[in-house]
Parts: sequence; structure tokens; C-alpha cells
Amino acid sequence: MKILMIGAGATGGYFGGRLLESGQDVTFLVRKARAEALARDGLVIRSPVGDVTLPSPPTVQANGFNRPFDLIIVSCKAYHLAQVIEDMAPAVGPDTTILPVLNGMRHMDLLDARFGAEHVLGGSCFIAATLDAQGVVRHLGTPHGLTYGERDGSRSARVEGVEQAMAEARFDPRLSTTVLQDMWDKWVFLASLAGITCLMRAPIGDIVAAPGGSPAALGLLDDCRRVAEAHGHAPGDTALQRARSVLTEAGSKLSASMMRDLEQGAQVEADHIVGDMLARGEAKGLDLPMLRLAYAHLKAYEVRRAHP
Ligand SMILES: NC(=O)C1=CN([C@@H]2O[C@H](COP(=O)(O)OP(=O)(O)OC[C@H]3O[C@@H](n4cnc5c(N)ncnc54)[C@H](OP(=O)(O)O)[C@@H]3O)[C@@H](O)[C@H]2O)C=CC1
Ligand SMILES: CC(C)(CO)C(=O)C(=O)O
Repeated sequence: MKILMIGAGATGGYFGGRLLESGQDVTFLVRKARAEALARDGLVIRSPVGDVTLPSPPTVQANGFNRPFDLIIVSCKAYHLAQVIEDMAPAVGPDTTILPVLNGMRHMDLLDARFGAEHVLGGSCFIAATLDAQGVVRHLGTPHGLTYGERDGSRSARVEGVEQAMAEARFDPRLSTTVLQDMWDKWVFLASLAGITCLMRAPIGDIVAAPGGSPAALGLLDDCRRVAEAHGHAPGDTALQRARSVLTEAGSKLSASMMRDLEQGAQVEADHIVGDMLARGEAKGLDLPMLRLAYAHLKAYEVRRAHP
């Protein structure tokens, strides 16, 4: 299976690197600076699960394709997706499967509109990772899951092909027959985690130690839950209970990747992860005070960041 990984950042570098390490035919679509760094230093992953350095990983740049790929895994940030869609288009043929692992849901509409929903699987990943200033992919914990599946829940030949391709890689792949619900569950949790850790500039354990911290986190989770419910994707009891306990765990060092980006002064996926959740809820007539606050805060950060 010829696999194209879009981006060799935190998630793309990690999952693409693990696939390459396991002997899969992986090429990274990268921009010039990353292509040069990968050619010079190799793809380096530092992880509690096992370090690896992959010298000269195969890369391609936009306009460099000479044939379609079988599987394209999309792992860019949402604010780069419009350009990525144009750049990857020549790699999409009639039999290409596209597997996005972005957080949120709106990217699905954009990919469907450009390539046709029949090409696009559902997917998401569960990892805390970052690309450091030296271009090293740093895996910050031990979870490293990647969930994927047909959106209608079927077990098609193509998802079984993906299952086979991922079988030997050093991460936890999961073929799901409920992938849309899984994506909503993750989004509800992540929008709450990102919203609260960015608002408070603190990991969960510190928020929980502050007066009013846990109720604020749970209030945000409840806003997100109501949006999912209004769209027919209410989290089940297990997912909700798990989200509640993770968001209120004393001593937890957990924060969202968005908070890491924000603390580095980087661009954040405010519209995609928090704004879109709010917009979908308001379109259903919901009053969502905590989500509104979390979104206003991220937009204020963006305004401030735009000042010279
Ligand atoms: N990091 C994490 O822990 C987690 C992230 N996620 C989600 O995964 C998605 C990806 O996040 P993450 O991996 O952290 O992001 P990163 O910014 O680390 O990586 C994205 C990569 O995409 C590359 N890219 C952007 N545009 C293009 C283009 N036109 N052509 C080629 N490459 C391009 C960037 O390359 P360049 O170097 O050129 O800018 C960058 O290296 C997000 O939606 C995020 O929310 C989900 C779970 C955990
Ligand atoms: C929920 C979490 C931490 C794990 O995948 C994540 O998606 C993120 O930080 O962006």
C-alpha cells in the first residue's frame, strides 16, 4: 500500500514514522524547510515507547507527484487545510482513500466537498506529541492510538487494507465501526480540555486545585455535550464519565496540544475546535456560556497575536 502522510509534524511525524519503521511504503508531503531538515537529520522520534531515527525518509513536495497514492493520511493543522487540499489533489486518484486525523469535524466537510465523501474515512488520533525547535518529534506520554473506519460503520475491503498496513506499527491502531460517534466523543472532550486549559493557562491538576476550577471544566464539558446531543451524537455514559474524570483529576499534568501552541505564541485551531462547536450549538438555538467565553478568549489571543 503506497501511503502519503500529509505533514511530518507532531502527529504526522509520529504515526508516519512508526509506519515507516515497520516497513510500510510511506512518503511525507512536506514543505521546503521540513524537506531539507528531514534529508539532513532524518526523522527523529523520542518516545517513552521507544526512540527511533529514520535516515532520509521519503519526501515529496507539492507538484512533485507522478501517480496517485492508495492511502493519504492528513495530519496538518486545520488552518493549513485549504492549502493542503490543493497540494494533495494530484495524489488523489479514483481508488485513493483519505484518512484525516485532525481534531474537530469541520475538516470532513472540506475534504468531502473537494474529493467526494466516498474517498474519506473517519479518523482521529490519541496522543500528546510536539515537534521541538530541532525538528524532533517528541511523544509526551505513552498513549498513541489511531482510530479509523468507514463512516457508515461497514467493514470494507479498504479499511481491512488499512488494518493490515498498520498491524505491525508501534502504535495502537483501531478499526472502528462507530467512527463518527468516536470523533464526536473526542471532539467534546478535546474542545473542553483545550478550552479550559487555554483559559486557565494551566494543566488539569492545577485547574482542579483552584477554587471553582472543576465546576468550570465540567460546565464547559456540559456545553459541548449539549451540542453533540443536539446533533444526534450525545456521548454515551462511558465516554462522558471518562471525560468528567479526566477533566477533574487531581494532580493531572494533562493539557491540550492547543495550550502548548498558545504558550509558544503559535497559531491555534480556535475556529476549528472551539468556534465550530459553538457555531453548531448556536445553530440549534442553545445557550452556551462557557463555550462562548472559551472562544472569545481564543479570539482575543489571536487579535493580540496579530499586533506587531
Ligand atoms: N499534537 C498533538 O498532540 C495532537 C494533535 N492533534 C491534531 O492533529 C492535527 C495536527 O496537529 P499536529 O501534528 O500537532 O500539528 P503540527 O503543526 O505539529 O504538524 C502539522 C504539519 O503540517 C505541515 N503542513 C502544513 N501545511 C502543509 C502543506 N501545504 N504541505 C505539507 N505540509 C504541510 C506543517 O509543516 P511546516 O513544518 O512546513 O509548517 C506541520 O509540520 C491537528 O488538528 C491537531 O489538533 C490530535 C491529537 C494530538
Ligand atoms: C485529547 C488530546 C490530548 C489527545 O489526543 C488531543 O487531541 C490534543 O491535545 O490535541
